[in-house]
Amino acid sequence: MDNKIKIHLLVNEIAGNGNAKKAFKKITSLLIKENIDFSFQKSNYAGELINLAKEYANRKHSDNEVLLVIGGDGSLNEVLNGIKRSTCPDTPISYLPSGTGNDFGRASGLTNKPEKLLDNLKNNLTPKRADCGSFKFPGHPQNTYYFANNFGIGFDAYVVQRSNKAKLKKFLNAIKSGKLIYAFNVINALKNQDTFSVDIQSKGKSFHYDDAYFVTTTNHPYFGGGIPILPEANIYSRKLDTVVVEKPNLRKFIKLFLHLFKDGSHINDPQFHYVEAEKIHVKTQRPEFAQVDGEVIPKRPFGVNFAVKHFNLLI
Ligand SMILES: Nc1ncnc2c1ncn2[C@@H]1O[C@H](COP(=O)(O)OP(=O)(O)OP(=O)(O)O)[C@@H](O)[C@H]1O
Repeated sequence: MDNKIKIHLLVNEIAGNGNAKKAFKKITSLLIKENIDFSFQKSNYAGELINLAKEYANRKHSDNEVLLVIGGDGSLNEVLNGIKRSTCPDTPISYLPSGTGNDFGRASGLTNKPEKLLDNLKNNLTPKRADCGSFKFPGHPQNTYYFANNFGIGFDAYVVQRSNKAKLKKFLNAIKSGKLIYAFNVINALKNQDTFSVDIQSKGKSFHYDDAYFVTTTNHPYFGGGIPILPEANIYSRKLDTVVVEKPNLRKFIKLFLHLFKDGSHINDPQFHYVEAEKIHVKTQRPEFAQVDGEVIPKRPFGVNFAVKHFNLLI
């Protein structure tokens, strides 16, 4: 199959503070060098990759054609949504993680090296059936949305919301310290994020928590750019996990964090809860921010029906 593949690149050049742009340059020069047929489309505005991916999947393709996404988790999310809403929702996705957080790349063990990715594609175009999350809002059952990583309400969404809008972000990105903004905002969230009540229904059981700090429904272990919130989760489990953490005090927060990075034993803490299932319903009463694959949904009370779905991933 060597040299016979054809690649269509979907690129978000602003992802990863310039990483995606560099990765695009690198891969196109390799493709030219190796005489591999390729075409590309760049994202001109937030959300455009949904349409570009949908249009790609709606067209007919031969088996040797590959759709390759270059960007971060947000870009992958857009492409996933475009593909799943197309007339050919099984169109395989190849992905070169080149964003800031890259949680899906981390969770799936994908390479971020263009040379390695090209070698993989030249040798094997058999996709793996990976999980993704889907969600619907009751009252709007006709609209289904998808996520590759997670849907979080509370603490993680607060951090993402603050980080995405902070003026400081531009400056810190410019001095290549973009991750510092997350550290600042974690401390900020600890001070300002209140607890809220959450109800979860799954597998015929109901759970109620009065003092949730965050509730995150996840497809794999990571959120927030590498925080292994649920080490046992994986993208081939055919299940989603909803994690609820009740508000710890600062001492407890630090202890939980240390356990989280040391051996994953934070999951045994009495303030840490999770349910694993194919379908999970999450309901909150108070307006809270949510984040889906790192993109913010404005504050509102949420009632969300989650279900595990699948997509074809080229590894
Ligand atoms: N031309 C564009 N101008 C402005 N924003 C864009 C453009 N194209 C895409 N976007 C938006 O860029 C945002 C960030 O992209 P992405 O999430 O891929 O990168 P990242 O945030 O650096 O990485 P990660 O999510 O892995 O941390 C997404 O919300 C996407 O909708």
